[in-house]
Amino acid sequence: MSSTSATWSRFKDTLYQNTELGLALDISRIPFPEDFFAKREADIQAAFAAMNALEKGAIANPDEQRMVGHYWLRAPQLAPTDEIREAITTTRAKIDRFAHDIRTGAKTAPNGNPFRHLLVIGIGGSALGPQFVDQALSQPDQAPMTLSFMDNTDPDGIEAALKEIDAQGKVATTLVVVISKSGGTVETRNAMLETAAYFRDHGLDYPRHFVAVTGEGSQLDKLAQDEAWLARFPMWDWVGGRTSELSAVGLLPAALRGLDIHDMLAGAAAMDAVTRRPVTRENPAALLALMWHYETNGRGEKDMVLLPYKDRLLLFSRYLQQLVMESLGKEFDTQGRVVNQGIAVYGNKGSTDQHAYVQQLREGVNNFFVTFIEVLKDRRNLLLKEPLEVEPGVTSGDYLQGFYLGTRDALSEKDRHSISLTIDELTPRSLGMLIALYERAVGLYASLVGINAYHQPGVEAGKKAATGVIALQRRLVAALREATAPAEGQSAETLAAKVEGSPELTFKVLEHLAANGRINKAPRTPWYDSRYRA
Ligand SMILES: O=P(O)(O)OC[C@H]1O[C@](O)(CO)[C@@H](O)[C@@H]1O
Repeated sequence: MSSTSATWSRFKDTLYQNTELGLALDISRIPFPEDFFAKREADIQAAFAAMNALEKGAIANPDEQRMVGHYWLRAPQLAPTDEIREAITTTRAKIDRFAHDIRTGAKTAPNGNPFRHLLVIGIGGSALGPQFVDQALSQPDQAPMTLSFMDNTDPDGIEAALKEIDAQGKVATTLVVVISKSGGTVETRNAMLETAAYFRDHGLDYPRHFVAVTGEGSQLDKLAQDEAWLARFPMWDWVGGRTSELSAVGLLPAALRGLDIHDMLAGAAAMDAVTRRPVTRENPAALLALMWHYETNGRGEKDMVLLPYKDRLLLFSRYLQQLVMESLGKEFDTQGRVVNQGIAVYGNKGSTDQHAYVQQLREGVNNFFVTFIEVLKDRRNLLLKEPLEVEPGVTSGDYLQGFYLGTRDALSEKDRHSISLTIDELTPRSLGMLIALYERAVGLYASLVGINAYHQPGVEAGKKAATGVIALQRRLVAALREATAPAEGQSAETLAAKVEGSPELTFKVLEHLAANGRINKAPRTPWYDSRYRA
């Protein structure tokens, strides 16, 4: 099905458009049958009702006995208690004041110069939102604060970020924002500790450069308090990491960079007002959730491919990957039945992907549906003296749109389904709208398939196992240092038996320690028969 009079007529019949929001949702290339909405109406009404209860402060995350309040962040007047309302508004005011003071130089680095670089340390929901928003909204010359991120415990990554700051000669004027809701995430702690050590090596009083965004009373909060860090901003238990972009997690870095956080909040609030309405055909979040349900059969049978035709939205798919997959990827439904739910999300940007995986999308396994994001306004600035026509009457932006429409048709011809989301332009307001739209679509979809979107029990298993590996390493190093340890070294199997660890994990840990010069290794063939000593 490429563009024909039949597709035009379906386009007109199914189009959602909102002039005030500057947004349109085209679901005409999802071949749902005529009675689809009628059949799903009771379910979506139940989802609206659950969302309504959630917004009123119900315990929407029963496992953790928590309210779910990211919608209040942009409409504090809707928060269920005075205390929450007050917390949101005072934090926003504090962010405004702090960002203003830093940006104007009213608050300086300890050397008396204005802060000129911002390093954000966090992971998952405490990094993806700030990264996504900054890439979408900042200008390459976003003066006066440059920005970098650390979002892992990879020593190479940590060093790369520190070297970049060093290369710019900005260590003494770097402000470090450490973000962790729980305040105990090891990757974040490690990056923070390495950064603090780096500041100390430079003779700098690091607490006067460091700011914490974290839950009150968390390990990070206590540390920041004990060491008298420059500032502390709260994270609340009723905001989930993956829906925290419009809390201090996202607002503080954005404000420090000079992005318009109030427009972002206003965009999200406007989208919330529209998507709160329990009228399916007039609710773009409900339409999205229902399209996902149709495409995946309510069981994640197809993947969601995000194709924004806008370089600045490159990180949208990574941001949505966490939002969608951590929310929907669940073993059990709310009744405790095994359902193994989820929708896999991946993507990058068009038309770059035309030259990468679109080949498979058109001709390979048909196990996905695409969401195209179209931005009507081509550019924010004009660097050239005159707008350029790359061919008579044609601009680069015309080509970008041509590739979007061409790819959509090429996929439709081969029965590859797609949704198109069109926004007038990419601004703080429209970005806030996109964030709010997807947050609600995920919540509604979770209700449709009967799962809790607001917990993430699955991520704990890997964290616990990692702690076990570190404990095994400690036992191994102790065993290697024993006075009775044979001088010629010991095999992984022998050591595993001594420390009561799995031979495979023991072998992997020993190899890592040896590769980093922390123990000695006498190589043997086969590899796993090598001998290790302290
Ligand atoms: O903000 P925190 O507590 O450091 O957590 C970071 C991320 O880790 C997770 O808990 C998953 O491991 C995410 O849900 C969260 O966004």
